[in-house]
Amino acid sequence: MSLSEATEPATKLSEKGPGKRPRPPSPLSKEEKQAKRAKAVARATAKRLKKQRGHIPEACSPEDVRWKDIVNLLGQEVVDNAIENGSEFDSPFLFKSEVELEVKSVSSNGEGLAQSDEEGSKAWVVVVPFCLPGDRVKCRVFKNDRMHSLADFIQIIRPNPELRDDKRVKCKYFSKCGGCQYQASTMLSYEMQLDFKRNVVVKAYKNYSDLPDSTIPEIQPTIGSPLQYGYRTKITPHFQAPPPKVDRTALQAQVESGEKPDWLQIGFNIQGQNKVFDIEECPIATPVLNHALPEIFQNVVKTIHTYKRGATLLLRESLDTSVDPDPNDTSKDKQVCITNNHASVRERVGDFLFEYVASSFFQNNNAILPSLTSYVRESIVSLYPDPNDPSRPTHLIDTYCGSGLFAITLSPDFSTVAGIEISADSILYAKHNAKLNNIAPEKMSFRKGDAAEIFKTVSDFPPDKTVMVIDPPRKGCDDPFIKQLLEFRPKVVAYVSCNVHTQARDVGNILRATRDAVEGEGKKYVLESLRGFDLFPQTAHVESVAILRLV
Ligand SMILES: C[S@@+](CC[C@H](N)C(=O)[O-])C[C@H]1O[C@@H](n2cnc3c(N)ncnc32)[C@H](O)[C@@H]1O
Repeated sequence: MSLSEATEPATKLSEKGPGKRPRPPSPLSKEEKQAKRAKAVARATAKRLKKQRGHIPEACSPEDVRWKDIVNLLGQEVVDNAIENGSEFDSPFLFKSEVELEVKSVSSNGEGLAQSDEEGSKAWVVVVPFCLPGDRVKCRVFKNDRMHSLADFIQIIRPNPELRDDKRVKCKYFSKCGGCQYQASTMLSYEMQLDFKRNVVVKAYKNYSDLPDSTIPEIQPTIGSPLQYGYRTKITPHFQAPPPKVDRTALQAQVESGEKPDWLQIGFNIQGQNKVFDIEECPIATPVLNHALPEIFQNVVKTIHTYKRGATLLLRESLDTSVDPDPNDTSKDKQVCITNNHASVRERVGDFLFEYVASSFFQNNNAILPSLTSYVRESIVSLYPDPNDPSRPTHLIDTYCGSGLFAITLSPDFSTVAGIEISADSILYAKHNAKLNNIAPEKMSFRKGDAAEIFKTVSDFPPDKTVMVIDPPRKGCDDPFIKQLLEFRPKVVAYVSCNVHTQARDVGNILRATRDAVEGEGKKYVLESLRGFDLFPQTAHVESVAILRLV
């Protein structure tokens, strides 16, 4: 039932109802009435515009990414018309109404975009998690927004047999847990997940780079993870503190006897809610972490009476750091689970060893790291296949370097390497990792600071012999960084990103700046290649690698 259908009869009844007195004649003249009406229209328009402005999502945010997919599905003209006539917030669905819809596509965030197939229904999209194109889904609307509603998944009424195979679902919390943003994909064959993610890269460059199609290379197939389950080397389950009215002494007696209070849930958030539910396992986490979960959770139960606030647990898989590392011998490797935020974690990436403090950043899928780092390395080297080519880059700058992942794994191909990173802990470990991997101190230097500060310290790096790796957090690079990169002009830029939308924006800015500046003379950046890596199978995330070259 549409909102207007639901409200119209009520309005008519009250207007025509028995006992309704005729209105006294208005003391206002015709002109005054017109002016009053015009004012009311202006007020309503201002209110609507304020509401609209309040609904404009931040560029590149998940809401903005979803909005672009919604516009694409509805058609720009339909959206423009609705905005023009002010009907873009008039949802055909009541709050909490349960509806059955056809899923038309999947957004880059991994949610199904569904529509009503009823004849004459309003052009409107309902965003539903856990479903796939071609499914008929039942859902409950919980929020109405511009030209779309958000809904909770209830059930699949009619699956699309070509895409859905529920036997593939390995997680018993699937369709409840919000931990994986792209859980719909657990039902897809893995190749199809990779294809979905390639399409996310395609759409990101179309929507956010502002580059002509001719400057964007064919996006290569997404490289899959060797492990599609059991790959996550870090998980962070959480729990809430005891409710305020709980008798702590009674609680202590209860939990010390090993009994878990009913209100205590330790796990992840329910999809779309700020509410934790209990988990016994997480199939995308490594077996070592899953093995450690029961004891860690039991410790929380036994000490829950001591907590004033809720908390987040950290579980990281690590090589046993009580044993001296041997870079060349993996036979004595033993994996353990680390839960102390301040402890050192150790991992192998190909032939290299890395250590870092447990609470700091490190990529969470160890299985795919050798192919990711090799790909970045080979993409750069293959631009200069002749080792004697005098124009071959010799210097490497790793910006946002963390504990040195790219600086160290790419170092065999460069004579001089510098890295910069904002986290003091990560920089300490990057220096330590250079030693751990026997890299000569005069070859490699790391400094703590904002990424843009690197340009102050690399004045001796010849720009036309320098490769710059950029691997920023999700928000991408800031303007001062891009400005200085454009002044420095490294010969090659390898931009690695966990947010392909901000990457597309930044790459677009870099390419356009040099294209507009040279207009026929001088050098400009070109996008040599673009490819996604599936660091997070079963989720909507895709890591994207863009290689840029100054030509
Ligand atoms: C996506 S991680 C990449 C780290 C590293 N490249 C890796 O793969 O292990 C981004 C890193 O940027 C760092 N970071 C965030 N803002 C920064 C800034 N303004 N300048 C330098 N580093 C920053 C974070 O601490 C984090 O280590």
